[in-house]
Amino acid sequence: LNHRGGCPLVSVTKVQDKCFNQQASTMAQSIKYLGQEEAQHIDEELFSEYGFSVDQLMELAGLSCATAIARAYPTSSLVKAKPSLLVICGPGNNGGDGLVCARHLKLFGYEPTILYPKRPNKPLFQGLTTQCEKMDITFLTEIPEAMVIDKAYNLVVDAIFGFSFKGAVREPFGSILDVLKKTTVPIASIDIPSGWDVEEGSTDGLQPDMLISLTAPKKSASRFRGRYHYLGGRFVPPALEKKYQLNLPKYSNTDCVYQLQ
Ligand SMILES: NC(=O)C1=CN([C@@H]2O[C@H](COP(=O)(O)OP(=O)(O)OC[C@H]3O[C@@H](n4cnc5c(N)ncnc54)[C@H](OP(=O)(O)O)[C@@H]3O)[C@@H](O)[C@H]2O)[C@@H](O)CC1
Ligand SMILES: [K+]
Repeated sequence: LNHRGGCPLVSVTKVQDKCFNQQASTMAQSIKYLGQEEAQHIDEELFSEYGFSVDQLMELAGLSCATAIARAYPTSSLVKAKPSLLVICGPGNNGGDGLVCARHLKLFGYEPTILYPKRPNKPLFQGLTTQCEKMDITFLTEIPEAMVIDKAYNLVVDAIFGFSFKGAVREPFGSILDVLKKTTVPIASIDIPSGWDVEEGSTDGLQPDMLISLTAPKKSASRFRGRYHYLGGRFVPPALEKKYQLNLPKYSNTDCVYQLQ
């Protein structure tokens, strides 16, 4: 062992390599997992201090979700004849990310269908809905039965609730989540598996196959047991990253997503 009791002295280069790899893996592990309030503060600061608008960040967030989904589930790997996906959008910004994600997935060659049961009366969401309609994306009026979902779609994109979710799930989302719990088709959750406590997770909730954390993972992400965990939302200014000690991984080249798992 060297004088610090660290790496065994095999050769100088090997030791340096090993020490570097250990450091690199420690750094990769130390990405910060955010609490609910901290995630909300960062969000507010991006708008108030850094001058971003919601639609700007939502576009980047939704694009990164579509990119991550296309990487994990390329159209060539899908089991159904059509590259069909069901995107379920909630009443807040997580739902907005879902609408943007659906539009990009359509451009990437998928056939998304959207369920958007509670639509805010705001120009941003009305615009995103129109954009999807104009791209011939079908909107459902109610959640199909679990068996129908399993038969018709390759994947469900869960854009129901994000980091502002609190308390017991209210309708119509309780019934929607009950149906999703009965499906066997993979679920890709945007930012948080919907219905999970943002920090504590859930023992009897959704068990998504994929999680796309935006900006930085939230504390509940440590309970994620699915196959794919991606980070998206590559828009954090370095000063903000430093202030909150996010310790984000280095995105490669022009990538808008980073595979954490
Ligand atoms: N900076 C970033 O990282 C960026 C983040 N972005 C995205 O924004 C997301 C956060 O968005 P958000 O703040 O609008 O909240 P979100 O989680 O979508 O839900 C709020 C809605 O849910 C509802 N609701 C709550 N609890 C409920 C319950 N128990 N049962 C039923 N309903 C309930 C609540 O209803 P209300 O209480 O108003 O009745 C409200 O309408 C974040 O996760 C990420 O995806 C990007 O777009 C841009 C950059
Ligand atoms: K979600």
